[in-house]
Amino acid sequence: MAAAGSGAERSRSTGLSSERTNIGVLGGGAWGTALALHAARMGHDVLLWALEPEVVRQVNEEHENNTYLKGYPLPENLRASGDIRQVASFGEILLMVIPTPFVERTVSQIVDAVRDDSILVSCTKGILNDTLETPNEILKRVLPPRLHSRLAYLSGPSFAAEVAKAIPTAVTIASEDDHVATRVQEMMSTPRFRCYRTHDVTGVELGGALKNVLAIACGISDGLGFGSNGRAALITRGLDEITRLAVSLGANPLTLAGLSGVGDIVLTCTGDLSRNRTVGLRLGKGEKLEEITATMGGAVAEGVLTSRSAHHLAQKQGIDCPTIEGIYHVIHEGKDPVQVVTENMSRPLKPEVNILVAEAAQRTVAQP
Ligand SMILES: NC(=O)C1=CN([C@@H]2O[C@H](COP(=O)(O)OP(=O)(O)OC[C@H]3O[C@@H](n4cnc5c(N)ncnc54)[C@H](O)[C@@H]3O)[C@@H](O)[C@H]2O)C=CC1
Ligand SMILES: O=C(CO)COP(=O)(O)O
Repeated sequence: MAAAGSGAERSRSTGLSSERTNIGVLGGGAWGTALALHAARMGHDVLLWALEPEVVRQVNEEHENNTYLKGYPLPENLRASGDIRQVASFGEILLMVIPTPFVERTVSQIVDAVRDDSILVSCTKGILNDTLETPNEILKRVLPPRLHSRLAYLSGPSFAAEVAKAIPTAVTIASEDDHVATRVQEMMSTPRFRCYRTHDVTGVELGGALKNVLAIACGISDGLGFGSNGRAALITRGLDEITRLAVSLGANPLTLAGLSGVGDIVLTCTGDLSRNRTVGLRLGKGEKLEEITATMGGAVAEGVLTSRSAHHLAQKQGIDCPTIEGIYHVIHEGKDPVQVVTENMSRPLKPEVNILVAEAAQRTVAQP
């Protein structure tokens, strides 16, 4: 194992730590591989678990994940294993980068392999269909209470390919325990990957999950040729929907103004690397969802399933979410997207109230 040092090893000039540790990564998809590559470039020893034996072979023999993140050479200190329990017990930090539908099944296999002193960082962005749980809620149900204070969440605007290219990226680390968030922040931050921290797990998770639905909406709008006006309207009103829904579930509204809200919404609603936006673009151009998902090479667009969860959550919470509802009807009930746009634009007229602006104004007035 790499030597565990102390905060004293932090550079005086940058505030960044030079300490190195062992990091396990569960999930050999694009994001798991990019995060593993980032950690390995920092000098951490990294062990990656991939479901597919072929991905394990590619990483160990070809030093590249040709299946999910082609074109990025992987260093020698990033190795892969098919033994999930070996990876779960490998290091001080365990990054969990598993699509939402597989989180429970995957984590159930490692419950008694995780070290008591491990920090488990979920990097998943979604909401489960059956139970409407976020990854945090799934993990707390599956993992023993001794590990609950060791949980953290990484989210924010971060395309895997751009992290693999070491393009400047900023993300949020959320944990109920500030020491845990700080430790992850120190072990993952570089001049090219800046981690901020927060206690608001709910806001960070819901921002990351719900922006995927909005990215599909923006893709559909662009695919229909509705241009910049349509996209800007969706981003602004969609952010308000997402914020109101997240706040009804306990989020701090200001979290949604941060990296894991506005930041990730801007990225995935406008960036062509987004799988969710791409699904929307293709739907808007008239392709069928089945055709689209069949040609994605196993990559997951979480917004497809999350649109169903978000629709049910909005109904359960009694929150009016016309964009989310519209995407649910297009994807799961085959409704014509043009009809959805027309209906949403024809709703009763009302004043523009934006929950983030209202919240900020209230806080300003409350200041002495
Ligand atoms: N790709 C990206 O740029 C980013 C992705 N994310 C999130 O990270 C999570 C993982 O996404 P990616 O790494 O991009 O995956 P991916 O879409 O590149 O690949 C699919 C992943 O699902 C796994 N998988 C398929 N069936 C499985 C099963 N039965 N059990 C366990 N795993 C199974 C595959 O092994 C593979 O790791 C998602 O929640 C995604 O929203 C978050 C930030 C950036
Ligand atoms: O969450 C992401 C970037 O922050 C990746 O988005 P997509 O899953 O839409 O590619």
